[in-house]
Amino acid sequence: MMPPSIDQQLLERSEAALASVVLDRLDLGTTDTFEVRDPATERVIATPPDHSADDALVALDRADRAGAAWARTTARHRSDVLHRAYGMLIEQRDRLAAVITREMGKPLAEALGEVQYAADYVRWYAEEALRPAGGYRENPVGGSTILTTRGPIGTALLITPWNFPMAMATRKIAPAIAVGCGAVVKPAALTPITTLVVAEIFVAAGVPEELVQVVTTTRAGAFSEALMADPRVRKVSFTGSTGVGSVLLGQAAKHVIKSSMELGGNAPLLVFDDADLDRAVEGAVIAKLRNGGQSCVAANRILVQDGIADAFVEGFTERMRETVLGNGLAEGVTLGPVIDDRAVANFSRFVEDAVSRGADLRLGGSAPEGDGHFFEATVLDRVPESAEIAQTEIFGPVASIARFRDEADGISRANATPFGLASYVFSENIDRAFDVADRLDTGMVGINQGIVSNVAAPFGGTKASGLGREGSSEGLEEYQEIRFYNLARRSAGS
Ligand SMILES: NC(=O)c1ccc[n+]([C@@H]2O[C@H](COP(=O)([O-])OP(=O)(O)OC[C@H]3O[C@@H](n4cnc5c(N)ncnc54)[C@H](O)[C@@H]3O)[C@@H](O)[C@H]2O)c1
Ligand SMILES: N[C@@H](CC=O)C(=O)O
Repeated sequence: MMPPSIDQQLLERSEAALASVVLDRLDLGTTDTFEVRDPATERVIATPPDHSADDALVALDRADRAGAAWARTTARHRSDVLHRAYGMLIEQRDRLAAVITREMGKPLAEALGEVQYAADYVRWYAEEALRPAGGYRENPVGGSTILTTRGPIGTALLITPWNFPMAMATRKIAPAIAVGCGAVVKPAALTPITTLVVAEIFVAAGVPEELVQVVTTTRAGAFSEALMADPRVRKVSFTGSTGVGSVLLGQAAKHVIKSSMELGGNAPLLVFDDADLDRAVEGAVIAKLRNGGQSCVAANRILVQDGIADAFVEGFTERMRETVLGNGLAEGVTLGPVIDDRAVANFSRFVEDAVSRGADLRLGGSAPEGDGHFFEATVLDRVPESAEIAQTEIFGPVASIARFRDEADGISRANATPFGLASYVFSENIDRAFDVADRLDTGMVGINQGIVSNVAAPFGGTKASGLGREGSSEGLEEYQEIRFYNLARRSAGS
């Protein structure tokens, strides 16, 4: 089937959006650059500066100085600036979405969804900035009163992945700004442009010019080695793979830096015999295909109880068949390209390996010919545990389905992974749904729905999926330091 053709007007608008971005916000005169390519066409769409570790240290110096002044502003002022930034992000949603689609590939409608999700973090932290940050308690044996305060921790290093280039940036930048920290942000080299636009909008909303420094670079290792060894960095917040997260944790341990790590996932999605079939199918399609499956909370292992399995696989395969693959700027496309050709090669290998071990290929399984990094929506049923796809984070539009006997079998398979980010349970029996959710070793559980992401919820995982939480009030505390005052009292207590 011919792929849907690109909307010329949208293409022109996205070209104009890309052309409007100031690529060198650090303005250090660096002449090295690198290429950013559109994953749908493989054409170069921007050449930002490839900053060195020394450049990054200049950025750190600026953010640190600006942070010291920002920390002295009132919470009301920081909140007002963030509220203004929210309004401007929404006003510029079309420009932001066009840039996201061009550099990351997701269909424009999903990119617009990411803009709203990302802006919601800014609004949320505009509100959280005003919440009480202290505490009061009496010494239990009398003689003193303990007052606690929470202040900004200091300059933060924020490192983000390519899959949600806007939301992963605002989920870190907004709480840092809300509590009074400066920040150096390093976006993924595959998708650095969105973060530059976000930084520009923040400045226009009243964030001091130097407070949030965006460092574009391909030299990630040298960047983090230099910054993590600098005593001005008091916080590191990283979203990305567990491998890189553990390197950063090693650097953080050496210099005792407070760390938040949002790392890889391997989410099980359990469908019990007593699930509502339509709800389970719909939830599984969303949990699998949101962001083209390139999400840390994507349903990685779909585990279905024997009694409902055939009907579920039938319904799920039919819904996956409705997916329209193509350039995210084309009308009607629901599945864009994946990020690069390494991802395409991985999916082809997963499918071949699973089929060679006895899995049943129900849909897709191939990469279409031509430009761009595309892979079909794919369904594999009866995937054995020995298959590579059953053990690894897929990060793409390939669904891996296996079957289980009973509750104990389902839970034990679900927990048989070093990761613990998200999981999903589908059952109309509320007792069972909660009992199973309690026994799943993950930081987040979707019950009868395929979405866990929400700005008001503490996003994060257990085990190799990371440390700390983002979003919600917990996400603010990640950028704060607690201090207490022990106030002597005359009375020894009553
Ligand atoms: N838990 C979450 O919230 C969450 C969210 C999104 C993605 N992820 C995970 O991220 C992974 C996919 O993203 P990715 O491929 O961009 O991950 P990645 O770890 O390769 O890259 C993430 C970021 O780290 C940078 N980086 C790479 N090496 C570095 C180093 N030595 N020092 C400092 N920074 C370095 C990259 O340039 C990028 O900015 C998946 O495992 C996914 O599950 C997790
Ligand atoms: N999907 C996550 C980010 C991880 O990929 C989210 O929704 O925030």
